[in-house]
Amino acid sequence: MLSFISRIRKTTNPPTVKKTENPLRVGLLGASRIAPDAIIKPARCHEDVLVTVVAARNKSRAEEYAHKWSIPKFYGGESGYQDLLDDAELDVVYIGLPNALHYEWTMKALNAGKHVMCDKPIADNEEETRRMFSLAEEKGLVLLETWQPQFHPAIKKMKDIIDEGSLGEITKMYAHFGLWGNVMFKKDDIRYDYKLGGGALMDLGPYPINYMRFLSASEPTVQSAEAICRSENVDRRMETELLFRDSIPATVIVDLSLDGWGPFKLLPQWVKIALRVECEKGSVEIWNYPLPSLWHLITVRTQDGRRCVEKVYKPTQGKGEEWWSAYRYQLESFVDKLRGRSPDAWRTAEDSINEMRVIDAVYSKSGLALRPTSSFGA
Ligand SMILES: NC(=O)C1=CN([C@@H]2O[C@H](COP(=O)(O)OP(=O)(O)OC[C@H]3O[C@@H](n4cnc5c(N)ncnc54)[C@H](OP(=O)(O)O)[C@@H]3O)[C@@H](O)[C@H]2O)C=CC1
Ligand SMILES: O=C1OC[C@@H](O)[C@H](O)[C@H]1O
Repeated sequence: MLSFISRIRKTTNPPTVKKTENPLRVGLLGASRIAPDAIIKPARCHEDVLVTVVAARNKSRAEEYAHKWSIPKFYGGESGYQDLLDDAELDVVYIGLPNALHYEWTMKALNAGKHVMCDKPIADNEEETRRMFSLAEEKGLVLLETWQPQFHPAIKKMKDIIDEGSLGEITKMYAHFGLWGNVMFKKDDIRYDYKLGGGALMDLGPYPINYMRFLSASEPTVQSAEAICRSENVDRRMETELLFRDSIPATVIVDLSLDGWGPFKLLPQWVKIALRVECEKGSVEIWNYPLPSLWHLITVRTQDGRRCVEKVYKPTQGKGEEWWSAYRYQLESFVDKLRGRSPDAWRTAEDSINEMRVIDAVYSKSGLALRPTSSFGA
């Protein structure tokens, strides 16, 4: 228990390390809720990265955020985001904006000659995603969709267990990601706004869909999709049946606001964060697949009734520490890529494009509109 607490404390509050002579300078677009976990804290404990500037639409909010997170410079007001892109000192821009703004600000950042880390889902739809990667390639810049579980050793462990072969071929997959959105998010949260790229599938869907695509090394077709909407075209819950390799059925349920249960449905359900892969001779299940670096359990069951539980916070090969968050692993790979080293894990353009293709297809199948393509050109 004590080692668990000390690991979590270091994961969520990592040490500040001495920097190299010329570290990569990162700027944040938006004083977002996710940036502290996704980039500010990981940068603290990476010797080759410094977060030097933040931009927010409101200048005093930018100043407050910069002060809170010890960021030396800030831009604010109407031109704040563009001022950040024009900052000649910056090498990298981290984009933690609403999904519908990812396209516009990634395109502008790439046009300004900056490498980009853009949070998941990378865009509103496949078409935007293709354009973003094509510009990155044209400019010779690195664009990464920051979907952090891809970089954590737990997902690699699951893949190794499946690929090793003793469980046989995958026969079925199941994943549920359900949250208490009513207490976690305000009524006007970006997740509930169609024009901002909201919806449960947009927000939570990348987790189960990317795991399944990665673990099965294949792309699915969408068999059925049923949405429960919060407002027009904004899914609060989406349940979809996918088919991988023409033969592996998979159920994905994402829910921003789990129903209660018991008398008058007043009791909260426990959050849903399990993903299961069934194989010919057993199964592998991971509990807490969205945030494996906080705590996870990988349970392997075999036909003969044996059960084995694994936890992997540090890889046996490659870089990492027990206390590294998935975001910290992600930053390590991003820096390796920029510095011309070979990263331990990577998320390719093709990966991001294919993910968005699945999300588009699920929306179409459910009868909801695709998230709108940005009116910003190129
Ligand atoms: N990888 C992960 O683990 C996670 C990823 N995410 C992703 O990160 C992104 C941001 O999520 P989150 O941090 O929760 O979002 P926030 O609610 O914190 O919003 C992010 C920023 O969006 C900016 N913004 C710009 N235009 C608008 C607008 N019209 N309405 C509202 N906000 C606007 C605000 O910037 P300003 O400060 O300039 O006002 C705000 O700081 C999303 O893409 C989400 O999917 C979110 C959570 C976890
Ligand atoms: O990416 C995410 O992961 C955690 C969730 O709480 C959040 O809504 C989502 O944006």
